[in-house]
Amino acid sequence: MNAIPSVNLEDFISNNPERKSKFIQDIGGAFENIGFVALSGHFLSDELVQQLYDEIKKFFALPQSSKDSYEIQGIGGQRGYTSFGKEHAKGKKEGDLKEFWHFGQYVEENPKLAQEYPANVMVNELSDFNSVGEETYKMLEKTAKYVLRALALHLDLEETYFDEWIKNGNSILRPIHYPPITKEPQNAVRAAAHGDINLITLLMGAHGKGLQVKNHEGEWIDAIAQPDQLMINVGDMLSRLTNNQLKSTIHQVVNPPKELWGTSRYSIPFFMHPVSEMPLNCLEHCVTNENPKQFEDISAGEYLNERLIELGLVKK
Ligand SMILES: O=C(O)CCC(=O)C(=O)O
Ligand SMILES: [Fe+2]
Repeated sequence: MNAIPSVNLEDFISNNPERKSKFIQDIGGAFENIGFVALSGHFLSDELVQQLYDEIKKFFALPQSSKDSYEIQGIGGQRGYTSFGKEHAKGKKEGDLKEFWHFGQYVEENPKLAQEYPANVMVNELSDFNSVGEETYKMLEKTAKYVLRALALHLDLEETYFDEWIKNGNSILRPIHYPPITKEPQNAVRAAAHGDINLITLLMGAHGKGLQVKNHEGEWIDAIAQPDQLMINVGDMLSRLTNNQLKSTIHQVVNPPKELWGTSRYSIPFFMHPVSEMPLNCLEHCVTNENPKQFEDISAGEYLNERLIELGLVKK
């Protein structure tokens, strides 16, 4: 496969059974194959997207000392600011050429979880940054909930199978800034090849060149979305749960050609996580003679912690 298929979430939400089942078939097929899909008909308005870009550009343009004041020790970069070069892909020593911010869950009606998650960090310099981040988080979470409902049906589960696990889930909205490149990067890229940790990722900002996806032939193909589309991909948690029926595909963000070194890239992934108690044990009907069980039983919380250590964000 050399292109990323497109789907429209309005088909799933429509009360038209043919449109709904075609959506399920298309997204299920894409995720069993290339692991990526470009999705329109989501819940983000153009205005909200523009506001978020304006806010994050202003944030990353603040003096380094202001940004550093939002880098909180001891929480594995799970909220607030993570400085340039800190995160590296699994097995790689060079840090990625990026800095980023994390908005986390806005817990409702669950004091225990509100205690367990680190608090969101509030930016003082920008009056709209915090509220625009929160609104975007909620709209992406809502979009992801419907995508997971479609996948539940594709997997012959109850449509609402994931709902209880993602309510107040440990999801993260990560605006990323890849700054202009000023000198020849020694072996470092904007984002080295990796698979995402979580259930699914919804990515804003894949509209120019940069993001590449590895297909089954081992070739890197460009993943470019239309302005109204989010790029959505399967993460390792969903791949484990489905015994690799749904594919978490390796992807990367390459450095631009030298004439474009002077330009920043901004992208905004939303990593949809369940609550930590969700078991990621392979679903029974995904384990067959042809596809024997490939993964050990583990909970989402334990798995996340293992992976954050590999990324250099959490110390052992
Ligand atoms: O910047 C991008 O387009 C993708 C970033 C990404 O893959 C990630 O942060 O996991
Ligand atoms: Fe990724």
